[in-house]
Amino acid sequence: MPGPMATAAAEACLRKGMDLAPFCLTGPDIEETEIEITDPDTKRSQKVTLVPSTKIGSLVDKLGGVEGTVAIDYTHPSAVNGNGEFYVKNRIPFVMGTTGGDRDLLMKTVTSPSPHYCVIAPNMGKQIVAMQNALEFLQTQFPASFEGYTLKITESHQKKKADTSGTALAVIDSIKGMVGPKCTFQQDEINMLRDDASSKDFGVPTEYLEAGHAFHTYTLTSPDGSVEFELKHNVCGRRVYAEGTADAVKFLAKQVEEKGDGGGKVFNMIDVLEAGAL
Ligand SMILES: NC(=O)C1=CN([C@@H]2O[C@H](COP(=O)(O)OP(=O)(O)OC[C@H]3O[C@@H](n4cnc5c(N)ncnc54)[C@H](OP(=O)(O)O)[C@@H]3O)[C@@H](O)[C@H]2O)C=CC1
Ligand SMILES: O=C(O)C1=N[C@H](C(=O)O)C[C@H](O)C1
Repeated sequence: MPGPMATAAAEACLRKGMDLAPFCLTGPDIEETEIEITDPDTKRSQKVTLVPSTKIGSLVDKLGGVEGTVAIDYTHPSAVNGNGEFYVKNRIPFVMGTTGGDRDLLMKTVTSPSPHYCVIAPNMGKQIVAMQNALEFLQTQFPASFEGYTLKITESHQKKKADTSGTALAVIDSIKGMVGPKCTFQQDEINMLRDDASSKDFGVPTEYLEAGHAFHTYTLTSPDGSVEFELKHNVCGRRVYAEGTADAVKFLAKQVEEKGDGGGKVFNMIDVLEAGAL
């Protein structure tokens, strides 16, 4: 906090009746200060003290233990792996919305030597998660049904975004399964738009150029060019992810409560959707 996504998630938690922990992490260069989070809908508000990420070790003592706490991580790709290790070491269940970092290492951290309670997903928006589930189904049921097709992807985000869209990377994995083993598409072929002029030309409304947007278009074209498929999901603002995040927190807290602190499990948002918790 007070990053835009972390703040939106905190507001959604207040809106859905949860309480915020009195301390949270902030970027390394910020002084320890108190801020107030207010949900614009319910006007429920709570004060939270920001602790710089350089003092992450002090957080558990400040919280007076971590029982009943679920961490929400919307930080920076460079913080993903260190934060993941911190939550595991301190037995804090967490919802990781932050994209980027070393994802294989993150999965190793949360699974070995034993699974840790967490939800990890590059996109928490219910409808996008449902779309991802449908694509998973297609690639499993009809592998290589788009054999020979060429894939093109353009994604546009606010220019402050540090990494390639984590959603696009996840969706590509499913689409590649539909194209089959001959698909040669590489991550560096994603057309990333991170400047206002290009984003505007791509259809992003002016007020969301800096304020936050996520426009994605995936195009599959047949070898002779006679058939074209286009998949598009365009989001303005961050509310859709914040709502899903708060639902994921509730889902995870319930898992911990029902199955006990001694266990652990790594979930994604499709698990949350399938459980009817979104
Ligand atoms: N899963 C999902 O549904 C979604 C995921 N995201 C992802 O969430 C992440 C955050 O998005 P957004 O809020 O837009 O990003 P911003 O970069 O705008 O904000 C990130 C915030 O995290 C702070 N920060 C940086 N490093 C650390 C650290 N080590 N520990 C704690 N806080 C830190 C920053 O502080 P400072 O500015 O001082 O450095 C800033 O306040 C991105 O990876 C984005 O891709 C976004 C939307 C939806
Ligand atoms: O940084 C963002 O804004 C977003 N990040 C996520 C991603 O990288 O996929 C989700 C969405 O695209 C918004």
